[in-house]
Amino acid sequence: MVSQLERVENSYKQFEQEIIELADQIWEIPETRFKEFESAKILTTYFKNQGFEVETGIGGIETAFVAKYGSEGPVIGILGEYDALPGLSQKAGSDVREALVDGGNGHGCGHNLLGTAGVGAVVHLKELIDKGEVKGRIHYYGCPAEEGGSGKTFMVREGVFNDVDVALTWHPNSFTSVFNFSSLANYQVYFEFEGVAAHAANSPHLGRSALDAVELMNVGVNYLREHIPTSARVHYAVTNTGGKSPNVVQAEAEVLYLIRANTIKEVDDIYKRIVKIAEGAALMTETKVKVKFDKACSNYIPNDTVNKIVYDKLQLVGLPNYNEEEMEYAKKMNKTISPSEYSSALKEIKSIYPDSPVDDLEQEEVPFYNEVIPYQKSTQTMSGSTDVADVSWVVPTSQFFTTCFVLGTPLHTWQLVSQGKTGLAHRGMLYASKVLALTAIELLENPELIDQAKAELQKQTKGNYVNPIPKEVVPNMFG
Ligand SMILES: Nc1ccc(C(=O)N[C@@H](CCC(=O)O)C(=O)O)cc1
Repeated sequence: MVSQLERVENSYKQFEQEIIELADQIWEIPETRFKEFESAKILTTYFKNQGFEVETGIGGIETAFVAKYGSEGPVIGILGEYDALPGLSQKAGSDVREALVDGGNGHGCGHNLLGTAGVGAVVHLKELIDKGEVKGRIHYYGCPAEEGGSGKTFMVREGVFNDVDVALTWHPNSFTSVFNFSSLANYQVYFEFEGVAAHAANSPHLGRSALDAVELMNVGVNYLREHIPTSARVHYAVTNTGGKSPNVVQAEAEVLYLIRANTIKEVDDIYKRIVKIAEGAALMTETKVKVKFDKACSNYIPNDTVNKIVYDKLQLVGLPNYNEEEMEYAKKMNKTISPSEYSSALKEIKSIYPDSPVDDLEQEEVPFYNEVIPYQKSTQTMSGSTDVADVSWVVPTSQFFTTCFVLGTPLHTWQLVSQGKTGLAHRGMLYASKVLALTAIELLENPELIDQAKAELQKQTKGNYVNPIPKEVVPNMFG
C-alpha cells in the first residue's frame, strides 16, 4: 500500500516544475495592493487549463477570484495571496542590494510563494477527487491586497467564504512552525486637511496651513502614545505634504494612520481619540479635516483542532534538504543579516514559542533553523497583523510557516526579495504546498474533525463577529 506521503510525493513530481514556474512568473511582475491584474491572470489561466471552475471579481474586487473543483462533500478553502510591496525591487539570488528596476516593486513578503503553494495543493486534491480517493469540494481563493489593503476582510464582508467549512493557508518565513498565536487588529484611516494658500512672505496672515495641521496632529498623537495599552501600535505616513514650495502656504495635506491593538474594540477606542486630536489640530490651524476610513482587519483566532493536524503534516513531510549550490548561497545570505536582525529573529521565535531551543544558535554556524518548532496551544499575539484574521472569525482557520529563507531574514527587506526566486524558496513552497494538501485530505477523510473545529470556533466567538470595515467603504486601489 502506498503511504500518504508517497502518494503526495509521486503526484507532485508531475506538476511541481509548473508550480515553481508560476511562483517565479509572479515574482517577475510584482504588483501592489488591488492592482495584481497580471498575477491574478497567471493563476486563473492555470486553473482554467486544469479544469477548475473560475469566477473572477468576487467580493467586489477586480483582482480577487475563486477556483472551484468537486461536487459533493465539505468545502476546504485554500487562501492564496500574490501582492507585492512598493520600493523593494531587487535582483534575485544576489547577496548585495541591487534594484532590478529603480524604484520598482518587489515580493518582499514572499506572496509569490504564498499564493502558488496553494495552487499545487488544490491540483493534487483534484487528482484525488477525480480518482474517487477523496470526497469533497476544494476552493482556491485568490485574495488580493494583504499588504495595506485587507482584501480578505472586504471579501468576508461580502460573504465570499460563507460556504467554506475549513480555511487553510500559510506564510513563507525563516523557520517552520504552526501559526498558533493571535495577531493585532487594525484600522487604516486617512486624515485630509484643507487650508488656504497664500504667499508665505507677502501675506502669511491670509494663509491657513494644512501641513501645520498634519504636524500638530502627529505631535498630539505622540502625546497620546503614553496613554494607550502597551501592546497597541500607532504608525503614520504623510501621504500629501501639500507641495514642494516653502513659499506657498500649504492649502492641502494628508496623513495616513495605521492603528493597531489586541482587539477591534481597543483599536476603535484609540481611533476615536485620534479623531479628536485631528479635530483639535484643525481647530488650532483654522483648517478643515476630512476623515476617510481606508480599511481594517480583526485579530486572528487560531484553531487548535486544525493546528494539530497541520503540525502532524509538517513533521510527516519534513524540512527541505538543500544542494551544495543552495547551501553556498545560504551562507552568503546569512552574512547579509546583521547580528541584531539575527538575534531579533531568535527573540521573536522565543517569545512566540517559549519552549523552542533557540538560545544556543550561532549565526556563523546556522544559516537555517533545522527543526519543526514544537506545537503547543498558545495565548501569544504577534506584533503584526493579517487579514486572514477576519476569515478566522467566520470559518475555522489554520495557518503555518515553512522555511523559505535563511534564518533571521526580516520580512519586507531586499534580502527576502533576493531569496524569493531561488531553490531555498522553491523547496519551502513545495513543503508548504504538500502540508496544505495533506491537511485538507485528513479533514475530508475525517469530517468529524471539521465539526470539532467548528465547535471550537463557535465556543471562542459565540457568533459575535462584526466586520470592522464600514459598509460604505470600498477597496482603495489608488492608495
Ligand atoms: N504571517 C504574516 C502575516 C502578515 C504579516 C505582515 O507584515 N502584515 C502587514 C499587514 C498590514 C495590514 O494589515 O495592512 C503588517 O503587519 O504590517 C507578516 C507575517
